Amino acid sequence: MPYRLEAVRHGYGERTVLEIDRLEIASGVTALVGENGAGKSTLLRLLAAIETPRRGRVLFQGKPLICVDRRRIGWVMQQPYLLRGSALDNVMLGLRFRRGGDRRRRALAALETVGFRADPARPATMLSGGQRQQVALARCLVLEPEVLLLDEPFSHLDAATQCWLEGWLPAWAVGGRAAVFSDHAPDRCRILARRVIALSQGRLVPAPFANVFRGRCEGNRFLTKRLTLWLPEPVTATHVGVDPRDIVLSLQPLESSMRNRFRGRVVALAEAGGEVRVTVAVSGERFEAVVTLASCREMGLTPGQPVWVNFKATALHVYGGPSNFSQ
Ligand SMILES: Nc1ncnc2c1ncn2[C@@H]1O[C@H](COP(=O)(O)OP(=O)(O)OP(=O)(O)O)[C@@H](O)[C@H]1O
Repeated sequence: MPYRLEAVRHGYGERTVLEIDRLEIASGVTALVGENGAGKSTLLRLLAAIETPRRGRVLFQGKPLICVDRRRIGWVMQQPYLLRGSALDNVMLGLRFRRGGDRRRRALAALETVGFRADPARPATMLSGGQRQQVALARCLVLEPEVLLLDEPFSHLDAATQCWLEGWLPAWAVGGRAAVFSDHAPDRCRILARRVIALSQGRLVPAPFANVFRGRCEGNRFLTKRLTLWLPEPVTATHVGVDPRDIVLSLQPLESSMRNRFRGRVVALAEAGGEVRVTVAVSGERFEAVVTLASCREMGLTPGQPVWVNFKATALHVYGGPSNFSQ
């Protein structure tokens, strides 16, 4: 288990921008999603030990992060800072304290690994945003880290390099290595990552990012702007979520005890690994359900088709009770 966060609070000035009671990040690929300002970069900076939380602890393999050799953790910022000199100089820089006379060869190999196609002698100031990210990634990789922390690594890449990174990242994060990346594309996160961590306003929100609704409670009802969802009992919450696998789709209203039933229309279908993710529009909200390929075919689901979304009140996860969280 590379990371464990306990009762972490972090902020800037008077503001608390991150409030995480407990979070474990395993090896493999983990994705961080959330709106602009949700706290993704802040969390990555804490994991990279660039910043120390104001309260709480960040443990790396069971030890306080502060005691860990930072070279074990590779960190690529959203807008990487490169030093003057060439692309190659920047990658070699990380190796300046390493033994062995093959620094140049290793740096060139790292640039090749990340698909850097420009001249390695090109000055860093003349590189595009995507090339700068490639150089920053190569600068990390050359140090052979155990963990890679990537802040929106796809944002400046062209389609071919995005494709390369999508293939490379899960292949790299094996054998106990961990990669954590932030992104604004939930589909890519779900495809690449073993686990998607969703943040909203600095707090963890339901992990099945697909069906997270914001709203308010009235007794055992949760009111979004457009829908009323039934909860098993009265609670206080600012968000609710339902796992796509807890949703049952049907072509007709079901004779069942499931309290949440909505008529909608299929808007998208995406097949992956023998399953189909079905997106259903309901009164201006969207639900995502996962069905087997066989039942998708059996129901003959196609875009535009009317369909019923059904789930139990107990399938709703509630988040965000009363808090002194500062805005
Ligand atoms: N150095 C800083 N000083 C003051 N406030 C900061 C600083 N860094 C981040 N913040 C604030 O902390 C909050 C979380 O910011 P953060 O950059 O972590 O969000 P994010 O989820 O990465 O956003 P984005 O998707 O836009 O990159 C925001 O409200 C931001 O304004």
